Amino acid sequence: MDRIRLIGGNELNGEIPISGAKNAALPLMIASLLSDEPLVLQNVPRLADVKQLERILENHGVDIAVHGRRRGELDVVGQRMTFHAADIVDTTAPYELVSKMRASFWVIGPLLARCHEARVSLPGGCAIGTRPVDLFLFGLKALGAEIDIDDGYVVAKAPKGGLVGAHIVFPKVSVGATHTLLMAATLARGTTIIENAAQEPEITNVAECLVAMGAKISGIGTRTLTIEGVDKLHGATVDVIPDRIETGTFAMATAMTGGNVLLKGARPEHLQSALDILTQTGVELTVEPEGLRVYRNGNGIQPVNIETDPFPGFPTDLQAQFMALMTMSSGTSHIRETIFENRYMHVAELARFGADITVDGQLATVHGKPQLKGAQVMATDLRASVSLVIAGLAAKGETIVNRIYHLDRGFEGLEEKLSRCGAEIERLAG
Ligand SMILES: CC(=O)N[C@H]1[C@@H](OP(=O)(O)OP(=O)(O)OC[C@H]2O[C@@H](n3ccc(=O)[nH]c3=O)[C@H](O)[C@@H]2O)O[C@H](CO)[C@@H](O)[C@@H]1O
Ligand SMILES: C=C(OP(=O)(O)O)C(=O)O
Repeated sequence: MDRIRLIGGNELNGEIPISGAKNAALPLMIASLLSDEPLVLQNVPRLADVKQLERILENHGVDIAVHGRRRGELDVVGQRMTFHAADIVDTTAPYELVSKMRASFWVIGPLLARCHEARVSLPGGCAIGTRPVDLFLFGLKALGAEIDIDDGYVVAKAPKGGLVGAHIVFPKVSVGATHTLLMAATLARGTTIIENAAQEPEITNVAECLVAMGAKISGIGTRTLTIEGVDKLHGATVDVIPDRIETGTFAMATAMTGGNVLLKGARPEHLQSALDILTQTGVELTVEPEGLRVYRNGNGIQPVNIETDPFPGFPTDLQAQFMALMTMSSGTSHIRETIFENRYMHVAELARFGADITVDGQLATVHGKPQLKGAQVMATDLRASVSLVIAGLAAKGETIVNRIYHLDRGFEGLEEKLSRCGAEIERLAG
């Protein structure tokens, strides 16, 4: 199994191109199931999760083509890809494929809307909590679907004539359930209103893609989405938005090591709450025409308290990275994780660097230290893994990060991007 070796202590200086967002690319790819015409996506990141979803979509009969791939050329990150679901040949999404990745479950929405039936294995994904699918089932039932759980599969059938528009009030904000119901409602008969919808920029990216495909959606970017069902969607060409989590991760890495990095193509408005917090830690952020500049001179890192929340709040997907930063702050910071009940698996690993962190339920207390020391660590989920890389970049001496396949799920060209900015980082094969 590949590992990453780092020698910490170097500042980061230079430019990092921000890749297309994993969490937007995946639902956009799934949206291709809604139409028998091609959907062209630009700026799709080269990631293990994208590859895995390609396998799932191909199993349903989607033809996939990659144009203009230029491996290794980081100035041209991302790929232009066509997804053509002329015929859906299979409405089952099997366990072997779906169990590896949470977002693959979301195919249930388009399959049900277009084919009136779907059989989808219960999902996998990062092990950060129980991650039930009750909100999806609640929403799909409201659209008239009959749902059974059989042998680990959700078996869903639309009423005769297809799904029917409904008024859905989610009791809790869910990104995945919002994506799924939004896609399903585009082909339902009549009007669907989704209240307490997630407002993440990735939802907006998907909603705008659906509109480009002929869907009728209003309230995009707000808590209430209204969808007038149409008979058919057509092809479109859509850009994947830049990855706000990758942006925040590199911003925190630069805050940790010191230095001056331009995050090219970043969209600051997609992570304003995290940027506000970073500013409070003592980092200078400047919005430039080409992206976001992050600068920290020799000043210390100020401790700041955060609480994770749905967008526009502080993203849970940046909590581990922020915790890594706080391990070297000049005081005590409190972090409250409110989205996932088991997203502190990096705490024990950060302790191997000498970090002083205690956890009590949702609350983590981080007592900052002037210096971390390199260590052998093991990543347990995607963002936890990258928090260990960040800690290793600033720690004294050698760090080995094991089990890095998690990183390949969500960070395109991580080692290249960091080493171009002066980090001593390499992948050890085997
Ligand atoms: C591929 C992708 O985009 N993944 C993101 C997505 O995950 P995902 O879509 O899985 O996250 P959700 O927003 O659905 O989860 C939020 C909370 O709702 C709960 N819940 C969700 C669905 C449900 O049916 N019942 C239920 O109780 C979850 O367990 C969790 O506690 O949003 C999360 C929250 O921003 C991010 O951390 C993930 O990176
Ligand atoms: C939790 C994540 O992914 P997933 O929902 O696919 O597990 C993530 O992107 O941080």
